[in-house]
Amino acid sequence: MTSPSASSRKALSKIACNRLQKELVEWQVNPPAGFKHKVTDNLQRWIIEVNGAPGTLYAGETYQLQVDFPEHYPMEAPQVIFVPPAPLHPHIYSNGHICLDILYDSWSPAMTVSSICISILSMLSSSTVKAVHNDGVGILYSDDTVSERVAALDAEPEAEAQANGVAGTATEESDEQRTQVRLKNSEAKKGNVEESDEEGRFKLRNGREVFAEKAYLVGVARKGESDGSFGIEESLSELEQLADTAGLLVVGSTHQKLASPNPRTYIGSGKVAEIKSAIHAFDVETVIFDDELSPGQLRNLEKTFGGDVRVCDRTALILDIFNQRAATREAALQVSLAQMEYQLPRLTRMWSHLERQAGGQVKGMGEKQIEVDKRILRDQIAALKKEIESIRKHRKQYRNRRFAVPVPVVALVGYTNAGKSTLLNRLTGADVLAEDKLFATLDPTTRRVQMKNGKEFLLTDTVGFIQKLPTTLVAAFRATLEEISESSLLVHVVDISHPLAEQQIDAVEKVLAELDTSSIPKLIVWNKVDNAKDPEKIKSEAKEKEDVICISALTGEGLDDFCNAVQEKLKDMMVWVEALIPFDKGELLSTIHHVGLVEKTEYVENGALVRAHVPLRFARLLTPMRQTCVS
Ligand SMILES: Nc1nc2c(ncn2[C@@H]2O[C@H](COP(=O)(O)OP(=O)(O)OP(=O)(O)O)[C@@H](O)[C@H]2O)c(=O)[nH]1
Ligand SMILES: [Mg+2]
Repeated sequence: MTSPSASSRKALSKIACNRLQKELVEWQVNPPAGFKHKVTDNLQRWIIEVNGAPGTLYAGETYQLQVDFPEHYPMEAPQVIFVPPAPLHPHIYSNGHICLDILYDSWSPAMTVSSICISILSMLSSSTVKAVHNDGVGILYSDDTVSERVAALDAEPEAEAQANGVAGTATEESDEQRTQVRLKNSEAKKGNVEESDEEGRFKLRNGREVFAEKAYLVGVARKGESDGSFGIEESLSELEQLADTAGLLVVGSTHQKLASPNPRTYIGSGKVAEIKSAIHAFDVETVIFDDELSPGQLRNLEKTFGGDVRVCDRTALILDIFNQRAATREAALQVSLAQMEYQLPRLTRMWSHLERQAGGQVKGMGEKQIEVDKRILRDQIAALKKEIESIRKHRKQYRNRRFAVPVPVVALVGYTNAGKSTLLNRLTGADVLAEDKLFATLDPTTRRVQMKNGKEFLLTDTVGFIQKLPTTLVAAFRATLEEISESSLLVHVVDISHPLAEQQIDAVEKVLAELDTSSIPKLIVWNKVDNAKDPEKIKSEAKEKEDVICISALTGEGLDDFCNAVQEKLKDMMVWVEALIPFDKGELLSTIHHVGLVEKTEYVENGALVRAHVPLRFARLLTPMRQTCVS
């Protein structure tokens, strides 16, 4: 017996699979309370364990929630099937499974599986389970196996490649056109191609194995734009790192020199044809452009490359990584906002299936639906902005409270992977994730640094920057980036061992200028000196420069110098006070010792007479006592 929905699930599109894959990672990184992710048998079905909520289910029992996806997901809602443990509850179970359609009422394409599951949880705990099917719809059958569907999914591109008979034609004639088609991991793939190819495509992401899509990279160098910024080779190699971080398998890349991009396809028609043959030769599933494409260019390229090939740009890739990595509610909201704003002008593609189904006859049908979707998206964007705003206010209150204790705040900024989190961890014993991946950190973390001389300051780790950083992302992360613009001192961490350190510095300076931070003092830290080709040369260069400190966050070298330099910089921002602190305000005296630089303390009849440099904000607190000062 076959499930009524099995045939439609077979046709689940690549886009849907991609989205599911992303959601899956998001789910694993940030599971809502009460849910435990159990098995992902393939991209089309998730099984999630829910612990029984008292009152509605048997408390303490573990239930499974299975989410099955229809052909046109995310346009159509998934079926949510509830699998109870034995013994069955007589009221709500049928054949051992139930299907809930209660969520269909509020379905919108932008909903994620996590949000569906969260609504189910709240539904279960509020005893509103009403829409239970026991007529067979959505019920699982024993022969509805996973392997069948996996085979069905993979069959299509293979058949197409064979039909075109173009395998292996892409590498020829490519030199002239500055093409660098290369098969990655070619050593491993020689010989036992089929088997090792498939095996090599499972990658570990956030502790889980995910299937890596084959990606092909495309870059454009603008004629006359070799002004010391990132060269096309370097930019593409960074794009490759981004693709790897996103869990893709890069199989080749190409680039072209153009005076100005083609308005229809961004690249020239010869290059389009060349990429097309590479797609067939390497079974490419995703083509990634190094620059932001217009919605029209995206559509035209997808049409030319064929329905199954996904085309995306650097911005979409970065958004994808952020989406996978967002570990807190605030980061997830900010990423969702950036993604929705990016999607809004690009919605057209999602509805093209409506037109295809109708043989292209009812064009208006898809268009109307696009308008509806755009409205839904705009509403969601507005709601998200509201929620982010409330978090922002909350964060601000928290910052204000922090300011009440006048410990200076030092913000670490810098290019992604420069070593900011490693430095924070080293100085504060924090355990912020630091790894050799781009965008390891999305949320600011603040920790107290206690220096050897008893002084302290707060150190904030922030999201890393990158060249060609999407403006939508900078705008969406404004709430987080406020941490930077409200700090007392910026520490710009540079990976000095990186061959493109100079260019990375420029890219960071560009974003900092956008954030209007020119009035905040800055200290530059050359990190990873242990990794530099000639560490001694780097160190002596740093000595000659003002405001540059050379360190290795990994080995701890130079950290004392770093703390001293921070203290010196902070001192520049302090004011000189002489104040008589009454004996009953003893806590003020110890705060002065913590945050300021005390020159002299003298105990007199009615208090302690202190002469010190203190932060301006704190000096204001001392004003009444300064008036009584006898100097
Ligand atoms: N050799 C060497 N490696 C370092 C040093 N500092 C950091 N690293 C390595 O560089 C990689 C990136 O470090 P992170 O601390 O995650 O960098 P980050 O600036 O926080 O990166 P994002 O959060 O992605 O912006 C990790 O693999 C670190 O171990 C250093 O001083 N020397
Ligand atoms: Mg980090």
